[in-house]
Amino acid sequence: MTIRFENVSYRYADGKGGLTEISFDVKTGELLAVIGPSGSGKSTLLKLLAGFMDPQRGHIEIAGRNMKGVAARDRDLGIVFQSYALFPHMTVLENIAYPLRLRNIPRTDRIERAKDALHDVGLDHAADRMPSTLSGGQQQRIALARALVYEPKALLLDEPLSALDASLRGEMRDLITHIQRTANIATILVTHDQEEALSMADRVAVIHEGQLLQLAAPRDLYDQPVNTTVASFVGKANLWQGKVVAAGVVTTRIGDITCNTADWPIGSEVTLLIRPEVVQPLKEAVVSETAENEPLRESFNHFRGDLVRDRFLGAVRRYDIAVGDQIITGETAYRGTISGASIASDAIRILRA
Ligand SMILES: Nc1ncnc2c1ncn2[C@@H]1O[C@H](COP(=O)(O)OP(=O)(O)OP(=O)(O)O)[C@@H](O)[C@H]1O
Repeated sequence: MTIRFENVSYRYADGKGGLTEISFDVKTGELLAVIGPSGSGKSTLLKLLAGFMDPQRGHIEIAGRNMKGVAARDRDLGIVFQSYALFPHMTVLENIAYPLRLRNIPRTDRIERAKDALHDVGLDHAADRMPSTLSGGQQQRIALARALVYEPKALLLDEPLSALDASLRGEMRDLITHIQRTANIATILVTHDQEEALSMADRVAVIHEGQLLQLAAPRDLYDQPVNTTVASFVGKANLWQGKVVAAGVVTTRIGDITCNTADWPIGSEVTLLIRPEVVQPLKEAVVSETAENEPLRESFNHFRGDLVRDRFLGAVRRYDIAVGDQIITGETAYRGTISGASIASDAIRILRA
């Protein structure tokens, strides 16, 4: 294990914010994303790891070494900040070589290694440029090269893409994960952007009010969130309160829903989690045809309702169907008239109420 948090707690002087009993490991070569709403404790976790402050309880290890009392500069961490933090008066190559200079690496050696690092981020041609003459994406690549040039034990990425525009962000996500994998380095990515976390990380830690709610692979986090807080923070979610009234049946405000209740005894108060992409639009033709002819398949739950909101998002359309006072949000590529929603029983997840 390269980064380890063991029962780490930190409380700020006013006794309010901080972190409570946080434990996790990040393996060599693994990328762990830490996500959570504003004020959840992400920066606090980062400051503890980087050595800007020490935990009051528990301990932090990097490459098997207890970090208690170890100064930030001696922690062997490469750090990339949202703001790039490049030195404006140094050329790109001097910027990248700087951590090697601090470590007294001979000049020819450090130029060689800085050039290699520059090559790895695809910017060989920019060696003699000043940072201010480069785009945001290019500056962030330089910051990444500088963070990795001295082969640190671990890499810390603090909101590395927030300052970039959306079109560049996707490209940079791929580049960062590629470089991180090639370097085979334990990495923590702190971000408020859940899509960034899901797409880049091997595992994702969700923190909320200073507590670690769940740590799981992106798909497991999305498909099996431990509670409604995680479900609504990671991706979009329809969350309905209900009660298991029979095997395979949960009663809700808008009637009985069929779903897999296998692990839930009759009488359990539950929350149903229905992701928008599993909500299928009920098309006008299907509704009338079905009403007159064959019954709809039982493995689906069908709701007729009014289309009350419709947003065109390009590849998909996000729509809200009102069924009584319950809103069902769905996503579809279908562009015709929608007169209701249809949800497969096996696409519904059950969470604790
Ligand atoms: N220096 C400080 N003194 C007192 N409380 C603080 C201090 N810094 C942060 N806090 C509190 O600790 C909690 C966690 O803050 P933190 O900055 O770690 O959250 P965050 O998840 O990084 O938020 P954001 O995404 O907005 O940066 C918050 O309640 C915050 O108000």
